[in-house]
Amino acid sequence: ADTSSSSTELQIPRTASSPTQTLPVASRSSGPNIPHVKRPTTKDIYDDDDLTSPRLCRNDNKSGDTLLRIFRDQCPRLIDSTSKHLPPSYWSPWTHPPACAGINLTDAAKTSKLEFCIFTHAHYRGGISIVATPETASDLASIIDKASISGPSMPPPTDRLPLLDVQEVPGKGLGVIAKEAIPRGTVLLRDNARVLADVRFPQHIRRAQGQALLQKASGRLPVPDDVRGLSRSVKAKPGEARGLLEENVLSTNSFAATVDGVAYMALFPEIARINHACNPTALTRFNVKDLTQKVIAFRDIELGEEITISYTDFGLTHEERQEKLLRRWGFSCTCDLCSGGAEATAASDARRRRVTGLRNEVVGHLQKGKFAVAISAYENELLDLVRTEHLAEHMGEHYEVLARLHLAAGNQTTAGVYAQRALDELETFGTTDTQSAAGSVQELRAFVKAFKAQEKLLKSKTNTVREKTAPNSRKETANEIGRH
Ligand SMILES: C[S@@+](CC[C@H](N)C(=O)[O-])C[C@H]1O[C@@H](n2cnc3c(N)ncnc32)[C@H](O)[C@@H]1O
Repeated sequence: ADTSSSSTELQIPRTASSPTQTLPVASRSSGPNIPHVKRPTTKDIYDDDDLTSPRLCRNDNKSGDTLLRIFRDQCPRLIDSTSKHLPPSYWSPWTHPPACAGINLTDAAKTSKLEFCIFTHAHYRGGISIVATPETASDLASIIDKASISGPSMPPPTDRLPLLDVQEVPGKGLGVIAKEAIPRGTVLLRDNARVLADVRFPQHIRRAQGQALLQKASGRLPVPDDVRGLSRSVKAKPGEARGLLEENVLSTNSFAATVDGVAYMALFPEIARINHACNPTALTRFNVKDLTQKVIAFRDIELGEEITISYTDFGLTHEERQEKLLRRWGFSCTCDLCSGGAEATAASDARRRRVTGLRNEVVGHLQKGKFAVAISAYENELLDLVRTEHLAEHMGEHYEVLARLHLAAGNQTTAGVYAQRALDELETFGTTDTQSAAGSVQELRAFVKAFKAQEKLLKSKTNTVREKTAPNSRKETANEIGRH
């Protein structure tokens, strides 16, 4: 620990909670999964300085209010089953009339209709079909409008994978392989959501209706095979329900994505070729501003190595992972970690259990105010285990916690170094929309800026002191030289 004094100037301001409560939980992967719902802030949708952008347009055009209608250019209309006979300009920006299925909801006071419709934008970055309620589709239309104006269009598929090849991988079907050595932090691939389906729709409409909607969703895309081609059965079998193929594709290939607090299953056709590994080489990041997802290498990848991501939460034991992968995605994992033999699996599980124990120990030390002991356990054991077992997508959250701990212990210089490292990681890899410690980039930036300013001040003070003492020392030197 360093010995510089603590000052109130350099506080990381997010401490309604004490450092004990800011210990990180294992990062969640955004692999194919049913999402965890978290309501994002406005910032998740638009930049801070951009709050004038159209959003929260829900229900406005139902009211017939003149004032609200003036804003319709900015606020997309609420489009539902009643809109399909209206002229196409009414559905804009969607390129097809809505196709809907719904149920009546009755409570003591009234009966209302809950509808899910297909909204397709055939020209948006390779095309996108959305299964959503009219209200949430209105928010998505705003995002698409805005991204269409500002964002680049998608490059043709052949240019999208300059670093990667899709090949057969023994025991896993197709997989994605590195065509050259790729350094950590490289964006390997950016893909556009072709289907975005509200996770609530299967519970609220009949299965056959849902399948019909999904079939329409892929059929309306410029290249329906972007979705259908992901099916391992290739064609629907005779007698199979219409849309069963799309339903299967979605359930085994989609990713969790949250937009404006609504959880969706998102299908990215190219990213869907990436297999799972319990010790993966890459991670995914969904961008709520344009509905794209990128894949980032989180360690150096060798030529010929497979690009893998984790479909499960980090930190699970071998048995827990196998059980989850089989139940949720229907396969037994054959990744290197799972096929490394009983001894290697047991050693890995023991390290994972030790991490849970160590976390509790660290919290216990902090509760007793023993910062130095907590920091030592964290730095000397926990960090190594997290790295060895890949228990976090990247180390940003851990460095951030260490910055806070060192700050609380009065080690400002070390806190500054960890804050800078956390910032580097977070800026390279970002955070998932479900991460509890997310949203700290700005806070870290402010802290690092203040820390650097203080370091600079200290340096200039030290230089001034040196300069003041310099003439004497020069004299001494001159005298010394003169004596010889
Ligand atoms: C999202 S797809 C990945 C691409 C797929 N391999 C393909 O050919 O299109 C998920 C499917 O790939 C296979 N898979 C992915 N990771 C695997 C692994 N670690 N072990 C075995 N099979 C795996 C399983 O069949 C799984 O249902």
